[in-house]
Amino acid sequence: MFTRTTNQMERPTAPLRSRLRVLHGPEAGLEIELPRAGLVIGASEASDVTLSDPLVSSRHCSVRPTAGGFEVTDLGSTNGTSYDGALLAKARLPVGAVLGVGSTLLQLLPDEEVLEIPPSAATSFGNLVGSSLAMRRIYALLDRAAASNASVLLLGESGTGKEVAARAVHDASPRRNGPFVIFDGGAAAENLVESDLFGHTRGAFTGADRDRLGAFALAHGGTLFLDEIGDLPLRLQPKLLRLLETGTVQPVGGARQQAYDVRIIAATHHDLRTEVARGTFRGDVYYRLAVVEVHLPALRERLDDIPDLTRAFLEREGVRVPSVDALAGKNLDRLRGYSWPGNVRELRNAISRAVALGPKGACFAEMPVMIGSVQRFEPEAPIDRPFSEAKAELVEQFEKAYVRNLLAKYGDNMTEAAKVAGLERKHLYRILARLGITPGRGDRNDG
Ligand SMILES: Nc1ncnc2c1ncn2[C@@H]1O[C@H](COP(=O)(O)OP(=O)(O)OP(=O)(O)O)[C@@H](O)[C@H]1O
Repeated sequence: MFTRTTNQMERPTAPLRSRLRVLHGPEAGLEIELPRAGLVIGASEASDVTLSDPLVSSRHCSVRPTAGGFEVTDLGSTNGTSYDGALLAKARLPVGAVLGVGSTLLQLLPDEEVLEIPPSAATSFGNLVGSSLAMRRIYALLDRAAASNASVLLLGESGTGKEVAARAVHDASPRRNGPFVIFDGGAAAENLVESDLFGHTRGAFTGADRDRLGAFALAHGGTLFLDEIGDLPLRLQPKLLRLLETGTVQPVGGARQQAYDVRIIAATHHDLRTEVARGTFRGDVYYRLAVVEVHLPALRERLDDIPDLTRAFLEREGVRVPSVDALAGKNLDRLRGYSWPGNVRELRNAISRAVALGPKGACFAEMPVMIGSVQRFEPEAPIDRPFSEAKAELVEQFEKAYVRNLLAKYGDNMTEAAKVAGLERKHLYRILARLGITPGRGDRNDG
């Protein structure tokens, strides 16, 4: 796990020290500290930063940190200095901006501060459960972030608890009585994203027959959770940047900027830094969102949390577990031995399934825990026979399989078997007779 906060958290506008990172070009990967006085970039050895890109002029441009961003000046270069697809002579650029110098891309970054926050002593935070060191570090950071208004960026694979973490931050924040609005950047159709997020005015487009508030307006006084922010179309990112910088938004078709008081928490399973380097996500938006950046580790990296999580999920299903020690046994060993590609969501589903399929009132050790790829039931459905005939045959196959499993487990106690199947004993015997199955002898007519 790594957590990172930029010094924007304490000083929202003025990075004290800054860096340049080469995202693309012969020097890709190089990071250069940017002094307060700024520096000159060019191909000549006399420049402060020497780039070997043949499209870079000997003294190409200068960069100087300012309050809130950077001042960039083109020094009469042959191929120009660009930002956002446009050539610039002199401009103030925001933190995170990606600058084009010849064919080289440079990102302007604030210095990172790694905050040493001691791990929390708690074993949960909101609905997040787990007492591993990694999770306790996260609880401490989220708790600290909750008290502020800083934007939080939650990173991690699908199912690692990003949405649960976002809600926990909201619930622990002074905004807890305000709304918690979820906007799923991956779910909305691209042409509707803009109006879903920013709202629209009546007549803004065909079908807009009344004013509509967007997610930002709905979150006024509370928290907006931007899920799957990595899927937000590039075209809308400048509008999001304006909102993050000024707190104002212009609804689609609206003439005026409207101000809202919204705290932003964003999440993605994408690697946003790579997306910035590729140009598919704007660096300035990333830096505004990632004032506090929290990486939620995959479950396979914290298998020690499995007993706590298992207990929490069993209890949510109504199964009482007096202590985690009561879970010890083969089932728990299997859960610990698996790699959980679907993370905590997959574990939660495995536990729900075990409770649903286990005998009523069973303890964990007696439950059928199935992990890994659960076989999907995909019956064959040939159309060479009439529908009712084909269906009857399939139903009979299912009945035989069900009854066989039932008798394998409870065949010596037909009262119990009927109870588990939710059937009258007489009814169960009738089914067995129809299928040609004798209890204790298995299937006579195994067709
Ligand atoms: N640490 C945790 N403690 C308890 N439950 C958790 C934890 N992490 C995840 N969960 C459970 O897993 C489910 C999935 O979590 P969540 O939706 O927050 O994941 P996500 O990272 O946002 O996934 P996605 O990227 O697919 O949206 C939740 O419903 C929750 O029940």
